[in-house]
Amino acid sequence: MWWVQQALVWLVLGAAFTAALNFFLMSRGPPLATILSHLQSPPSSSSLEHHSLHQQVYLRGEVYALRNSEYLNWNQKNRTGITNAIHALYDHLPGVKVRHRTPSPHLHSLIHTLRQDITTRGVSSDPWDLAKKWANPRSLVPGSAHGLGDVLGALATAPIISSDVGHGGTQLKIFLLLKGGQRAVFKPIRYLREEIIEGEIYDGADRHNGEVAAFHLSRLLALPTVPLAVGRWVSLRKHILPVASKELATTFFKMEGGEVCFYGVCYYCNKNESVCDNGATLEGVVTMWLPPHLPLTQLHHPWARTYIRTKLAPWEEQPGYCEEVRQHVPYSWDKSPRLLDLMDAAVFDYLIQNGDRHHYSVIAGKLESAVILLDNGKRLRQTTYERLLLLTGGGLSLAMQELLNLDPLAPVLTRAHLLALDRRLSHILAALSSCRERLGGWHQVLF
Ligand SMILES: Nc1ncnc2c1ncn2[C@@H]1O[C@H](COP(=O)(O)OP(=O)(O)OP(=O)(O)O)[C@@H](O)[C@H]1O
Ligand SMILES: [Mn+2]
Repeated sequence: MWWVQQALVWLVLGAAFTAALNFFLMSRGPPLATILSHLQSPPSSSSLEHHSLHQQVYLRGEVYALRNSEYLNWNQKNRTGITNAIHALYDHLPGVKVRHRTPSPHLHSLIHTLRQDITTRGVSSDPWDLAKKWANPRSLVPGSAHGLGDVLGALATAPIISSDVGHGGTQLKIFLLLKGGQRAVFKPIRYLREEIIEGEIYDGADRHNGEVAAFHLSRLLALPTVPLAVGRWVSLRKHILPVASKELATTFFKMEGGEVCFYGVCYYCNKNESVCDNGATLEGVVTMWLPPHLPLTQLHHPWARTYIRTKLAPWEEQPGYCEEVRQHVPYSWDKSPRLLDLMDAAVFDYLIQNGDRHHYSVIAGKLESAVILLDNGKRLRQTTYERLLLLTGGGLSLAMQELLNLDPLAPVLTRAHLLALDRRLSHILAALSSCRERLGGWHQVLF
């Protein structure tokens, strides 16, 4: 079937992306010179002109060819499932960079529309109800989201009625009930914007600003399955503690300097990992909870990493892995969008460098459900590809900056992170370009 064939192509591509994610943090970054000598296509000089911070972000960004050869040394095993795809990507990278040098003439109208949804206020007198009506198993926010400003504004300012420990997941978070009955989750700041976490891709706590950036990126990519997220300062002493459940309240304590701290209840929660305010407020992200008519369930991701350095995942070893996967529901279901949704998610995850999607979330009981992109502190369709093209030539970083400037926590991302988005985009396009060459035309690659 034609769609299966095309979905297959995307799976191969997705495997390459996932593999890339798996690799680049399997070891500490080697010296820049070593990396450059391994790359068939050195990064543009402009991306190396920035100071060392930029270089570090670069090193952790997308240097997966080198990781591939290191992997062979560690494991004495070839990643036969994806090695060719990685090499082909690098062959196509220089051409892609030349082809997509300047931003699209349509970029500004897209930015304008997306910004206007946020800056226009007073559209809805019941923002919670508006957001609830928007949400369905395939989309949480419509492409034209008139009233989004009211919803984000409400998330950022609505009085907190009660607070409780967060359940689910392993990280520190607070459940909030906001005035008007809306549920939300608060994840506090854990790192400064510039801070770089050493180690594996899944090391370190979630980054609150990542959740804000992921929400805006999802709108830019027209992948509207990221829950609404907005930056917010809260007063632990005035707004969280007085309305806290007993379980949460017992994890609060005061420092000698007067700062209020808490450590919550979760797998990684303990007093040594406390978060403290600055004496008055604490920065964080408020993420809107999905409405009750969209209960989530988690599925194992067929292209998950192994999390064991010396153990290869099946997609790394078997070139025919995707054929195997699509024998099974939900990947086999005729006209199921799930494979394509996973491809879109792979592009999204590669852009935000989330290498930790070992499971993915969907709406329970809905085979047609989109992949709900939760937990973003760390597809491909013709339409997604076109959207990527619209964001080339520096357009992605520009658009993200324009949108993130509207958040209370602006600047949400550093310049280095913004530039990294542009670089990763060209790598995605190079991977697509190599698929087109291998398969003999775009009609074999895009769905
Ligand atoms: N906005 C949301 N709406 C509904 N359910 C949610 C939402 N955010 C999270 N959840 C549920 O809570 C679970 C944990 O959330 P999340 O993944 O953000 O936590 P985490 O502690 O960062 O997890 P991890 O340990 O994987 O990093 C999710 O798997 C999902 O079931
Ligand atoms: Mn997480």
